[in-house]
Amino acid sequence: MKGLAVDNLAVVRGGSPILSGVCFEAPAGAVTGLIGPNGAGKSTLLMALLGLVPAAGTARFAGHDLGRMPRRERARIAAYVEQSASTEERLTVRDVAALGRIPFQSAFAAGPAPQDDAIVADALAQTGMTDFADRRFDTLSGGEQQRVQIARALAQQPRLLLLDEPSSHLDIRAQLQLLALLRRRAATGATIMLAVHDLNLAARSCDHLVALQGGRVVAQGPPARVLTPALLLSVYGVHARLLPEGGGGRPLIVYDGAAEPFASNPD
Ligand SMILES: Nc1ncnc2c1ncn2[C@@H]1O[C@H](COP(=O)(O)OP(=O)(O)OP(=O)(O)O)[C@@H](O)[C@H]1O
Repeated sequence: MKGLAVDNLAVVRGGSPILSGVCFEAPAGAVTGLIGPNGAGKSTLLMALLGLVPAAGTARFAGHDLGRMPRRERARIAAYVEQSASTEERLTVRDVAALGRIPFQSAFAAGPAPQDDAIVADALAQTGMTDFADRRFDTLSGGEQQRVQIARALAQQPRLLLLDEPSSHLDIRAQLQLLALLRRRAATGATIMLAVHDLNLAARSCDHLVALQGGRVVAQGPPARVLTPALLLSVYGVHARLLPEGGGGRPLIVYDGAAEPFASNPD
């Protein structure tokens, strides 16, 4: 099954090239991890895929050029979880999750369709947020807010789900639960792509990795092929060993240290 196909994507911001010649595929029915050091261009890439920043090149999904689709139409097939989304208004958790149903609601309808309530309830249940449904969103902890934003994206029932470091505020159990949830979504045929810093989490949970460095794709493929000591040194500037303990042919990384002190950034 075809998923997301990105061809020659390029972004310039503030007069500087941020992404150049980015080409990769994220297969349908799989979880693809987007990895790379701070500033490599992961967030910019996820936004560029959806036309949220001006970009050259194409990102094709389900017969559409995503960046050139009307926003509402695109939101019916693709959902995006931002790195740190905040809502200004005093919405409840249920209200925030229900924002995911807006692309499907008619401008002439009096309110949400009956099935929307069930879809939102299911999204909250899947992220373990049912008991928080009536709480105000802005009273939640960082990890709880992150789970609600994931619930909002799930409520869109997207065929393409893009997430920017969705586990950055989650405790280890919630991280593993989230990756298991994403794997279940992928098993239904969805295309999932997430930016992720924890390379062992990526190795364990992703089927496919795309590695960015300085705005360019430097490696892509299964975790065992991408996560090599040579790549970890050249891309991240760290000395590391790969152990077979990850299970199922997936590597487990042991870090031996940074090649340079903080002052020198390898990227
Ligand atoms: N509006 C902008 N103007 C100029 N430079 C920008 C702009 N937005 C982002 N950048 C630069 O683009 C580069 C890529 O940023 P981006 O946020 O995509 O990286 P990232 O890989 O997501 O990083 P991190 O892991 O730290 O979240 C960085 O060097 C950043 O400073």
